[in-house]
Amino acid sequence: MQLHRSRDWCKREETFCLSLWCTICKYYLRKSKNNIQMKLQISYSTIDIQLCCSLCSSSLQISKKYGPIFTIHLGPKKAVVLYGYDIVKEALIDNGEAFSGRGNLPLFEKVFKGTGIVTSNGETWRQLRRFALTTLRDYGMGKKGIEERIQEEAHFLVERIRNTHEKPFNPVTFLMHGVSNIICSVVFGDRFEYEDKKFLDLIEMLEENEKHQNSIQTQLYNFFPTILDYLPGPHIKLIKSVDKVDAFISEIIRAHQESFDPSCPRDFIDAFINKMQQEKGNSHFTVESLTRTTIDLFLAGTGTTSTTLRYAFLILLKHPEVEEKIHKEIDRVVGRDRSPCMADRSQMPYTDAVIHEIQRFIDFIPVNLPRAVTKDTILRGYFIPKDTMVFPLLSPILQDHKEFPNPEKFDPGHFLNANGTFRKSNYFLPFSTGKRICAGEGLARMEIFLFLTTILQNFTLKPVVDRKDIDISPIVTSVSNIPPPYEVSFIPR
Ligand code: HEM
Repeated sequence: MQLHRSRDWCKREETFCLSLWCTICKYYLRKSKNNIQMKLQISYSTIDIQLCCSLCSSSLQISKKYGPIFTIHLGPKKAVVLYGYDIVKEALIDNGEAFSGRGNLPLFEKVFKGTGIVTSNGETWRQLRRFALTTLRDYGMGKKGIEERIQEEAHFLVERIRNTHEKPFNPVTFLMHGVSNIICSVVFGDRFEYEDKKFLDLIEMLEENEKHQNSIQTQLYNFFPTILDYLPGPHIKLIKSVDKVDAFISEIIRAHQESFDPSCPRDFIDAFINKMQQEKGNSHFTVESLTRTTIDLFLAGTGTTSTTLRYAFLILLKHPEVEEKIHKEIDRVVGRDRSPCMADRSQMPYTDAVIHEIQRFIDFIPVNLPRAVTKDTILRGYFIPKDTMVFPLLSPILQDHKEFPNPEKFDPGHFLNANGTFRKSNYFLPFSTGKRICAGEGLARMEIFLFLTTILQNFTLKPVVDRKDIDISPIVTSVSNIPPPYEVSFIPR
């Protein structure tokens, strides 16, 4: 095919725009308090750090000037940004195969090492993703088995919360333990007791990671890895702590190999070992890819869902009227004598709308994970060379003001029809879309619904500060929006 090189993508670019990482901008903005551009002389290139805004809001300005597709520079690399629902759909769905590559940022490469599902490409990614989706389904994801497991874990969590005897606490650890135990059951075959020393160490590492992700050095690592590799700081701690997760998981895999019985696979790891043995010559199924895939599922499956739940409780603290309506719906549909189950969701349009609105409002992964084009591609007449990194932004879709009037406001009405029934929106894309759509979407949605409703069936949330002082605006880390730290008391109902 003749490529339209005349309308070259380079014409729609912002030179050395480093504004991709919202925190950098916010950090300097906080310091400067002015909408100015600051020139930083870093190594070989002069970089404009646009202080006026974060990626998503600066993208709004860039997209007004250049349209929904434009190029930015990440240090020495070029990347294409897709802004808005139509162009993201056109790329990720209509041209799904071409946009199914994963663009690898230096930090990602360091953390995920390219051989699991999240960061691999080509045949390795295809085979590992297909295997993981089928096996996770076989071991319960999307089936009754995992629903019961989540209900059971939610019950353990409720008992643990009850034991706080209404004292306020930061729910971060409790929620991480609960959510992490679900992926542990599926992948390792068992949950951990909340007091288990190894488990506690592991979760502490994940909590630490969240703090390290938030550092300016970690953000800059994606632009200048070779320099930052030599400098101490939180970015090095983050990389080292993932090595510890690696050691923890490698030990579990070794134990599985020793006790492996092909006639009775217990979990995801056993199924993978089975596959390795059946297909000895298949280079995609190795001990290394097993370790990396397990780490991917563990990391991708813990922080994401537990942070969403933590954010949910903060939003409900700010909006007691919403919590009250959920309580009423739980009482009407579920009552107090049994646990909520997935079949209840269709009878609970208000709760369903609140959960959708929470995910829309928090906009957890605003810039999405980077994609890459797997071949020379033309989109809207613009040429994108093979392997170019692409950011199909999620934020402009979740914050689209036509689809969601007043998108900056938390309003469950965004997902409700006038008659109170649930309103479905194609713009609800917190898990992205297309061939690399989140592999854990079904599991995450089940966890969020069951943990949230089970906890609210049993407790009313009580803030420790005046509700008007509760700030629900996010802290922006290198990849995600997280809630500011807070404490809450759970009052038994
Ligand atoms: C609220 C919870 C979650 C959110 C918001 C979320 C969001 C995302 C997003 C935006 C992506 C990038 C998709 C793309 O490249 O277009 C992704 C990828 C991924 N997620 Fe999730 N996720 C969540 C929970 C989970 C869970 C529970 C698991 C584990 C079972 C999981 C496993 C993965 C994996 C393996 C990928 C990589 C997929 C690939 O590259 O093919 N996620 N997720």
